[in-house]
Amino acid sequence: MRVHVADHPLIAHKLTYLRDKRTDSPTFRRLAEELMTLLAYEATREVRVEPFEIETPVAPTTGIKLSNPKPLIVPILRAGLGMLEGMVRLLPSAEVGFLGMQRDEETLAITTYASRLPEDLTGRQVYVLDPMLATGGSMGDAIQFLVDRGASNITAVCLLAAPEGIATLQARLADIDPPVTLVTGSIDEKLNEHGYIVPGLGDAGDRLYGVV
Ligand SMILES: O=P(O)(O)OC[C@H]1O[C@H](OP(=O)(O)OP(=O)(O)O)[C@H](O)[C@@H]1O
Ligand SMILES: O=c1cc[nH]c(=O)[nH]1
Ligand SMILES: [Mg+2]
Repeated sequence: MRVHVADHPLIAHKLTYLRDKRTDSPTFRRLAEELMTLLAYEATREVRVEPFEIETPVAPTTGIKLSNPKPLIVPILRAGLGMLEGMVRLLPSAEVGFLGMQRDEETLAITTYASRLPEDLTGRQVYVLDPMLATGGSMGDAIQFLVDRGASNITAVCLLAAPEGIATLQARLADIDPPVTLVTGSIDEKLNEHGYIVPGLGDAGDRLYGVV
């Protein structure tokens, strides 16, 4: 797995406000979207394109356009939904599929409770969105799900990652070729005894959508 930390001052600035416990839900949602748009710039560096002939008012020239099939964006519900608009803004022609996953607060085991994805993802370029990579269980299961359906080029995007989760994913996804790319806004210090990222930002789903 290839790991890119998008260390840009604007990203660090917005992450600081996102982490702040005084930030309310509407502001948190706006910041998550804006951060995704900034991370998307890095995450789409290898988006598939092909040559495209056009004529400017002055001369013919060869540009590029996104190749077909268009990329698939997969937010992991709930919290990944908070990043979707920020990604779609940069890739408006992409398709969107959904994976619903929930982590047991006690055991940290992952349950997949919903999926709405094309049956056949052979050769598809896929972007998986989840703001938090903690133990890596949710992202690892999501990526395995996509690989099992044939996806061959996967980029995972998160806002914050824990070193423990990155190490777990590195080991679990070592055989995937081409390697999965992980783009993150930050690698934080550690996980605490409850599986929360430190310093982190708390429960991303709850801060976006409320406690359920
Ligand atoms: O790396 P992991 O240890 O798997 O933890 C990260 C997952 O935990 C949170 O989801 P949660 O289960 O709280 O669901 P939610 O998004 O609906 O709140 C978060 O949004 C990630 O999906
Ligand atoms: O810190 C964490 C870890 C998992 N899920 C979250 O929302 N936050
Ligand atoms: Mg949650």
